[in-house]
Amino acid sequence: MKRIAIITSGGDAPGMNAAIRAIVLSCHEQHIECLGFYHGYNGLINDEFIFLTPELVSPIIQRGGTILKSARCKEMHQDEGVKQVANTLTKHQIDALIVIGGDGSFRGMMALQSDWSGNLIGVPATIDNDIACTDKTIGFASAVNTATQAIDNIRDTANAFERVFIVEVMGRRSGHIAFNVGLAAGAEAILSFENCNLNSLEQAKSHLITQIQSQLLEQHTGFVIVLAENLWPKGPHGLQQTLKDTAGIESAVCVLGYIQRGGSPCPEDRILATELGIEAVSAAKNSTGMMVGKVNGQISRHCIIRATEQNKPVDQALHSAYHHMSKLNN
Ligand SMILES: Nc1ncnc2c1ncn2[C@@H]1O[C@H](COP(=O)(O)OP(=O)(O)OP(=O)(O)O)[C@@H](O)[C@H]1O
Ligand SMILES: O=P(O)(O)OC[C@H]1O[C@](O)(CO)[C@@H](O)[C@@H]1O
Repeated sequence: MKRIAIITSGGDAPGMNAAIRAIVLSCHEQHIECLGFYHGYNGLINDEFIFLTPELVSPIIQRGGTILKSARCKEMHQDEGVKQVANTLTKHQIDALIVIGGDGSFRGMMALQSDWSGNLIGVPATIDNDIACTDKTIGFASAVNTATQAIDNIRDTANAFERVFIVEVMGRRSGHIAFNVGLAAGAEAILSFENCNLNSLEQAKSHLITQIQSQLLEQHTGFVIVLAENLWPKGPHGLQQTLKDTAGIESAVCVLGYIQRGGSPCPEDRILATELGIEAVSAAKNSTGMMVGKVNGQISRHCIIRATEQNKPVDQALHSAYHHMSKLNN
């Protein structure tokens, strides 16, 4: 293997730079050239790249975001876009493409199989942690740390005002962030896809109102609800209105939003990104259609189709701990 290409694609995640660094340094040691294409698949379509050198990547392990930039690329959903990407890879005599991103980015990568014969390797990086075959994705631990710290701050003002707060966290359509952050921040309630759906909204609402009324009355503290994005009709403001209309409960809304994607990666993400970056280079030499992951402490390779098709549920232990704590709070 002489040349690899790297892209970062989809939502950026803390630790993407650490993964780029590990890949480039591993390649350098093995005399493999690295081309970094900018803006996800757009850079491959527009032939926009940089030669990645050890000097360039050595100091980036602690930096959030991605030096290669990231993007979503609608052209990849069309055959023409896929062909353009394949042409660029062929033109530069690339032997393997390493995609650092989420499951959507991996689907895009697999679409290339019909037009390009190089090796395709995925490195899972998304704050959502919604990819199977790895216990954690790069960026998830940092996002959980950031959101937990933010809720710790909200907690102070919530307690001071004895106020109800609805804090919306990211996760697209999965509750890994909501459950981990909710538990770590001692949230009084967690509302996510795993414990609430369209059919059980009424039940969730009544339970929440009872909980809020008894706690505010008896304990004189704040009440923090962690709400998964895309769950409640009309979002956190919809829930705020529901609480007011149904029970006269006033609340404040805080959408943590993109704060969760930014910032320096925590040590856990830097280490995971480094381990997975090294493994990705090794996998790129002799395999294709694989994703690297870490399962039960072991670095491993998995069929990327399996990883993207499989659902990754929130750990049962987190559900149990939350239910246990909810009972103790009431
Ligand atoms: N089915 C698909 N076929 C071809 N390309 C795809 C497909 N799904 C996604 N892609 C490409 O991958 C890009 C990133 O996908 P997506 O927006 O789903 O983010 P992601 O990689 O899942 O990351 P995150 O969930 O963290 O934002 C898309 O903009 C598109 O270019
Ligand atoms: O940056 P965009 O396109 O607004 O995407 C936001 C989405 O990306 C993520 O941050 C990562 O997938 C999700 O949690 C969120 O729903």
